[in-house]
Amino acid sequence: MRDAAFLDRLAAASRQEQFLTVASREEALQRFRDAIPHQALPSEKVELGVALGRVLAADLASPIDVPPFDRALVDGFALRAGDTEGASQAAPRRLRLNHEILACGTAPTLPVSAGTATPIATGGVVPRGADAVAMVEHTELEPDALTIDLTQAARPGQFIGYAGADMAMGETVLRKGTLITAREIGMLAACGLAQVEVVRRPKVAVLSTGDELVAPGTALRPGAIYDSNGAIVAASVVENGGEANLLGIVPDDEAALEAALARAIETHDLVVLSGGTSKGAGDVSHRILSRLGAPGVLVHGVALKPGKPLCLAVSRGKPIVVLPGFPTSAMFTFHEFVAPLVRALAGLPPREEEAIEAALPQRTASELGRTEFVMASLAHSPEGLVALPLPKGSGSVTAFSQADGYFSIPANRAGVEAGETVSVIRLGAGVRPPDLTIIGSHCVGLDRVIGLLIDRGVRARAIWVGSAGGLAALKRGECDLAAMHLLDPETGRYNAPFLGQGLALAEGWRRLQGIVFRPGDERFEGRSAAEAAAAAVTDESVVMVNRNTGSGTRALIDGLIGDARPPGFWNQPRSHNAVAAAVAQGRADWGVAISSVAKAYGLGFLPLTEEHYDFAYAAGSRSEALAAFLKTLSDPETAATLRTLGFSPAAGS
Ligand SMILES: Nc1nc2c(c(=O)[nH]1)N[C@H]1C(S)=C(S)[C@@H](COP(=O)(O)OP(=O)(O)OC[C@H]3O[C@@H](n4cnc5c(N)ncnc54)[C@H](O)[C@@H]3O)O[C@H]1N2
Ligand code: MOO
Repeated sequence: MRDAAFLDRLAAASRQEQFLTVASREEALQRFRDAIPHQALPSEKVELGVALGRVLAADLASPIDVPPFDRALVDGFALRAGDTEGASQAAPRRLRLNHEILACGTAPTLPVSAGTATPIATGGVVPRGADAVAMVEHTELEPDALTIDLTQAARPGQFIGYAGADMAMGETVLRKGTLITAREIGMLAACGLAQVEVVRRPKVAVLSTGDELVAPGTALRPGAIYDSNGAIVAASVVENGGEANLLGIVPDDEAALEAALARAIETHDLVVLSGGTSKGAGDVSHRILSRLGAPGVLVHGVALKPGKPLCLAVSRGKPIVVLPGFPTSAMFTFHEFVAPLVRALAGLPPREEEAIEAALPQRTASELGRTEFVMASLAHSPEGLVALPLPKGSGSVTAFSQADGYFSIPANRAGVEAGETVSVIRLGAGVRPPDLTIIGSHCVGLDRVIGLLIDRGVRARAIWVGSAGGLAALKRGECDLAAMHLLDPETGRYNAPFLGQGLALAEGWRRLQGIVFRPGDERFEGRSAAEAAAAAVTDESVVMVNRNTGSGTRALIDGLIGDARPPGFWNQPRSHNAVAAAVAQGRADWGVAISSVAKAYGLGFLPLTEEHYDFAYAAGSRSEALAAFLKTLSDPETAATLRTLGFSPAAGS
C-alpha cells in the first residue's frame, strides 16, 4: 500500500483547506437571499386539465357573473310575491299560468305580469316581472292546468339565486400564490376559463456524488450504499412546488463533477448536489464552484448541527447548493435552505410551521458554538407531551422521516436540561403523537404486533434503544411500554427482577439465542455453543463480534466468555442485525444473535438459550391503547403470527 500514489493522496487529504467561511445560520440565509432573489419565476399559461398542483401567478377576477342570470333554486312557479300576500291553506291565491315552461337552459319569452306565474325548474332563468319562486309543494294545480292555487305566501326574492351571487363579474376570486387544488379547478371552470396563468415550475437538477453510491434497483457491491439522497431530494423538490430532474450519481472525480455541474446549471434554475462537501473533499467542490462562474461560493460551512458542511454558491446567476452527504444532514439543510428557495421560485408562500411545546424528559447535550437541531418524536406522558430525541445520528436516513419534528438548542448553550420545555417544530402535516409509544429492544415479532395494532386503529410507534434504555425510559414516563429481554445472572430470570416499584410485566414471547457463524466454518459447525465459544476465545485467529453493555445479549455473551477478551471483544454494535452482518461479511467469525436473524443472513446457528422478550408497563396505567396492546398480545391470531416468524409465544396465548 505504501506506494507513491497512496502517499500523494494521503498528503492531499491532510492538506485540505479549512472551510472558507463558517457562517451562522442567519448569515448564511442572508447571503443566499442577497445573491439569489427568492421570488416567483415568470408565469406560463396551462390548460385547466393540467393545472392541478400548480400555483396561480396573479390574482384572478371572475370574467363573468356566476351564476350568469337569476335562477330558480327549486322546482315550482316564478311569480310576483305581491300577488301572494295572505295566501294560506284556508285562503289560497289563484294565479294564471303563462304558456311556457322554463326548463333548465330555456330562455324565457313571456314576462310574469300581475296575477300570473310561470312553471320553472330548479336552475331555470327567472323571467322578467317575477321576483320570487314558489315551491311546487305549496301549490295545487287546477284540473284545467291553466291555473294554480297557492297555499303559502312568497317573500320577495324567495328561492331565487341572483346573478353573480356566487362570483360577481370583476370580483377577485383567487389570489396569486394559491395552490390549485380540485376546489380551485372547479371555480376556474365555473368562470369559463380553459386555461390559467401559473408560475413556471422551478427546474431543479438533483445530483449525488460519491464513489460508494449505487442507484436503487441495482445490486450492492461490498462497501457500496444506495443513493437515497437523490430520491429524497427530488421528492422534496416536488413537494415544494418544483420540477425535479434526477441526474443520478457522479463519481468523486473533479473533472466529472465539474462537467456534470456545468451541464446542469445550463438548463436548470437550481442545482442541488449532495455529498463530498466536508473536509477531505471540501476544497474540491469549492474549486469547482469558483471555476463555474462568479461569484462562486457564498457560504461553505454553517454553524449548524446537523448540516455543518453545507455549501451555497452562485454561478452564472444560478444557485448551486451542495448538501452534506449524511442523509439527515442533507434533509435538514434542504428543509432550511433549499425548500424556502424552491417555494419562493414556485410562487408558494413559506411553509407554515407549527410549533408545539413539549417537555424534555432527559438532559440533551449539544455542541457549544453550533445551533443544534434535534430530531424528536412526540409522546404522551401523564404530565403532558414529551419530546423524545431520536437516538440516531446525522448518518441515518430514518431520523428525519420518523421524527415528528425537531427542536433547536442555541449555539451558546451546551445542552437542555431534563424537565425544560422545548418548542418542537412539526415536520409534515397532520403529525399527531402516537397513541402508544414503545421503547426498548428491537424484535421483528414486535414489528408484526405493532402492525396488528395499527390494523385495529391504534397508532403505535416503537423507538429502538435496547432493553435497558427502554426500561429507563419507562421509568422516566417517556413511553407506555418497555420492550425488554434482560437476564438477571443471579436469579437466572428474565426481566421481572429489573422492574422495581409500580411496574408490571406482560409476557411476550421467547426467542432462541445462539452463536452465529458462517456455514461450513469447522471451528463451529457441529459443536455445542459452549464448546465452540470456549475454543474460540483461546484461538487468536478467531474474531468475535460483541454486543453493547446493557443489552440482554451482552449478558449472555459475558456468561459464555467470562473474563476472556478475545479479538473483536471491543466491537460492540447495538443490534442482532449488526452482529449477523459482521459475521456474514467476514469482519468477524462469530457472535450471538437470535435464530430468526441468523436465518435471514444465511448463517449457521448453535442454540444457547431461550430468552424472554417481554413488556414492562406502569401498573396503574389506564391507557386504552395499552389495554389494546395487552389484548392483542394474548390473541390467538398474534400467537400464530409469532410462531410463523420462529418465536414461541409465552404460555397462555
Ligand atoms: N474529518 C472530518 N470529517 C467529517 C466532518 C468534519 O468536519 N471533519 N464533518 C462530518 C459531517 S458534520 C458531515 S454532515 C459529513 C458530510 O460529509 P460530506 O458532505 O463530505 O459527505 P460524504 O463524505 O460524501 O458522505 C458522508 C456520508 O453520507 C453518505 N452519503 C453520501 N451521499 C449519499 C447519498 N446520495 N445517499 C445516501 N448516503 C449518502 C456517504 O456514504 C457517507 O457515509 O462528514 C462528516 N465528516
Ligand atoms: O453537519 Mo454534520 O451534519 O453535523 O452531521
